[in-house]
Amino acid sequence: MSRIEQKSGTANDLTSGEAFAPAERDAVYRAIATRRDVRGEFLPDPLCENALSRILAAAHQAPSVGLSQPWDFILVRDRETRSRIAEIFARANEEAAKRFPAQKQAQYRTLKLEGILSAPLNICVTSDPARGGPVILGATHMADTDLFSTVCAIQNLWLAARAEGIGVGWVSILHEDQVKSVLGIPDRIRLVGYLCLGHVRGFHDRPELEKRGWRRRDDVKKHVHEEKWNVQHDPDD
Ligand SMILES: Cc1cc2c(cc1C)N(C[C@H](O)[C@H](O)[C@H](O)COP(=O)(O)O)c1[nH]c(=O)[nH]c(=O)c1N2
Repeated sequence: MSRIEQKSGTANDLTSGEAFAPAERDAVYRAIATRRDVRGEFLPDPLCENALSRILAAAHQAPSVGLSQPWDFILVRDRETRSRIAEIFARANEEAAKRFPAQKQAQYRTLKLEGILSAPLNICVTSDPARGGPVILGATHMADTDLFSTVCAIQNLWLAARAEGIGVGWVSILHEDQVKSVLGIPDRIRLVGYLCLGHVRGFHDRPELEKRGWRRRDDVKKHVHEEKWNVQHDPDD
């Protein structure tokens, strides 16, 4: 093989560049459109271990800066451990409520924002900024790229779970240091996502926060701009 071929690969290294067949493409878009953040609809039934393996493999196929694969997935099944995390949530949630103005605060308190104990499985997703070595290709000028990579893994997990009929809820109303202490996570490792997973009674047909009048999903056009930043942001929104 010539030096140029080694660098660029040969045509027969490549898989097809054609679009998916319509039904396959529709399935991808369906997973994206019907994925929901699940909080109150979990069933207690344990997850199928094969499905869980597929979901974790999907997460692990995410893109990562310099192929650093900074993520780790801590499977938290033990009820006692989950109770300790639920207590951390309860304290943080009380603090969170107080940050909103009075009227919004009352509405905030009506929202269910976690399924830590009702879901049979929690997954704590961490990110190691040093995973790719002291200098990481692609991370030299943007410090948070390990976090971005780990979020890509979480999104893969979330979509794969939806395709498996498994709900995922992301809980971020937590003190990172307290969760790390419960799960034995070293200081230098970042907590990116604390996820609740389980089978569900059903998926909401649109974001629950929208259904409950907290906030609306924008039209995509509001977020797409030609050539230059052109954001028309309502200051009250
Ligand atoms: C980084 C991050 C952190 C959180 C969330 C999401 C993300 C991306 N979301 C879920 C969020 O509220 C939800 O995605 C939106 O309301 C949109 O709804 P669907 O995901 O489309 O159902 C979330 N939900 C919740 O009930 N408690 C939480 O602490 C969080 N935290």
